[in-house]
Amino acid sequence: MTPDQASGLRMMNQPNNEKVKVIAVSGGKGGVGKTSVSINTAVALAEKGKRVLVLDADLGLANVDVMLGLRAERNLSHVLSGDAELDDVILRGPKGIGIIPATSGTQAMVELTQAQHAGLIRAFSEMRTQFDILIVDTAAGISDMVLSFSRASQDVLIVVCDEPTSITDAYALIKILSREHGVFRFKIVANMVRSLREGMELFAKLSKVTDRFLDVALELVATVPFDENLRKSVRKQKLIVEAFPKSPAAIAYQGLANKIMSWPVPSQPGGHLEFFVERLVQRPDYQEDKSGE
Ligand SMILES: Nc1ncnc2c1ncn2[C@@H]1O[C@H](COP(=O)(O)OP(=O)(O)OP(=O)(O)O)[C@@H](O)[C@H]1O
Repeated sequence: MTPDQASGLRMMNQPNNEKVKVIAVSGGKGGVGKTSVSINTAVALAEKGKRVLVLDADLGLANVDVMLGLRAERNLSHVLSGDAELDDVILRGPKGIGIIPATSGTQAMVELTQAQHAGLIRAFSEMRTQFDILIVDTAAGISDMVLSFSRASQDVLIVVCDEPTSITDAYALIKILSREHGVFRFKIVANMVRSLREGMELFAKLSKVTDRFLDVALELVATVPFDENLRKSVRKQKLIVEAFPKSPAAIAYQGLANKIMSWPVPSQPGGHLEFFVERLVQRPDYQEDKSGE
């Protein structure tokens, strides 16, 4: 570990009452509703008084800022290159949620230089006093970035919908996270379902296959109905929780926000944020360094 990295980690290890929860939203398959879940739940949490930061790690598409009609001049890559402070790239969304646009620069996170790693650690360490919850909206697929964001998070939400490829892709993601990355607990969001029953059936389909082949624990944490108002609100570049707060999907996002608030607060000082950043920037050479400590 370089002196810069060590000082970044020391900053994070200072006593602090802030306990930041870090939640990754993944799904395996594209288009299952990860961004909708991330951003609507973030705003629902903000409405309940939480300070929420969303990391848009859905590379290339920059979904979150497009969905909100925000224009990102700079993104996480500028922070990593030292051309901007994290504070400068954070966009402000509805109800004051913060959004970090992360485009191509983040794609190479595993190949960052040591100085960039140090910058990232320092940047995130500053965030812990400003936010209570970090939601990481990951990309589709099972790229290294999706895996590293998921394994670094405290809770992993997997969004699925009733399509065979959604179940198989979610299964593939759960399999690789459990077998190769030590993640064994998954919180499932059944999205675009026609009824609560359909949501439970979808969960049962996924559980059946994971129970058979994997040693993991799945929990159904939300059933989000298919809701036309979601598309209508996207067209207006508004969020459904704002534009149609009483519609079925909005109520489901609000319910998920309530659940998230009931999940245990991380016990370590600074909450899960420091663990998140440490794991995110971990490379084999750094792991060797740590084992010698
Ligand atoms: N519950 C829902 N009811 C109706 N439409 C939905 C629902 N959830 C998501 N959608 C729609 O599905 C589309 C894909 O949603 P979204 O962009 O959130 O998915 P994603 O998983 O983030 O996609 P990608 O993998 O491309 O980033 C959007 O048009 C969105 O409005």
